[in-house]
Amino acid sequence: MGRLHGAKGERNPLCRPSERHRQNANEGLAYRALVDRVRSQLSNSTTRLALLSKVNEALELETRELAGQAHTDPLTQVLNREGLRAALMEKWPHPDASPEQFAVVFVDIDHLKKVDDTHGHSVGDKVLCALAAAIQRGIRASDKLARWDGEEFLIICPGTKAADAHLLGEKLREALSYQIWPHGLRVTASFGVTALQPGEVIGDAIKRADSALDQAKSNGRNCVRVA
Ligand SMILES: Nc1nc2c(ncn2[C@@H]2O[C@H](COP(=O)(O)OP(=O)(O)OP(=O)(O)O)[C@@H](O)[C@H]2O)c(=O)[nH]1
Repeated sequence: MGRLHGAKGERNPLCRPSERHRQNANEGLAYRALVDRVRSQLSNSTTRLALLSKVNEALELETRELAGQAHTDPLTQVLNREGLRAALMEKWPHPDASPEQFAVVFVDIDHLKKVDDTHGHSVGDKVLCALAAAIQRGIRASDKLARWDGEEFLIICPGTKAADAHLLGEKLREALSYQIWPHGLRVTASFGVTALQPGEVIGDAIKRADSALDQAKSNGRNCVRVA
């Protein structure tokens, strides 16, 4: 069998026309095989890249969802304490430094125990959800609402003075009286309001709002008290 190529694979100028034709055909086949191989590798790696980018997207989504879940109260879907802490840290990264003026409003459902005992825990849960939704509708987007504890919610209102937070408390209290509650219940809440004083940290204002809430409860409930 005559050789088509020299030692280095070069075309042999001495081969006959029929041999050259076979040589060309072989080269064409080899070239097509090479193109097919590269194309297939390219398409595989493109598929792999697309797949990796989809996996990355899914992981990022899951991470965001998990972070969201860690910051959200599963019942009412408002922030939990950790979510509030994270939101405040984002707004005011140095908790020991006095941040800008803001107000704190504590909201506590009146007699939720009676609702639970009379109508069942699931109705109590619905009341909590309806209250959280009503408050969320009544506050600004820049305000932060969190479920603080059981039947107690906390609102942080940036750039708000005590007098304005008092008005907000009254507006929310009134809104609850128009709310349609599960089982036709009549539900009220008590409010404790304060504003950050110069030199105070957030925790000081939260404690004072809590004691204002105690006053609202001891004054007969369904009212707003400012400290
Ligand atoms: N359904 C339901 N009830 C809850 C939840 N968290 C706390 N509670 C109930 O809320 C009630 C709070 O009781 P109390 O602290 O006596 O307050 P209250 O009955 O609302 O009375 P006042 O706050 O004094 O007006 C308890 O019975 C808790 O079990 C919850 O997630 N779901």
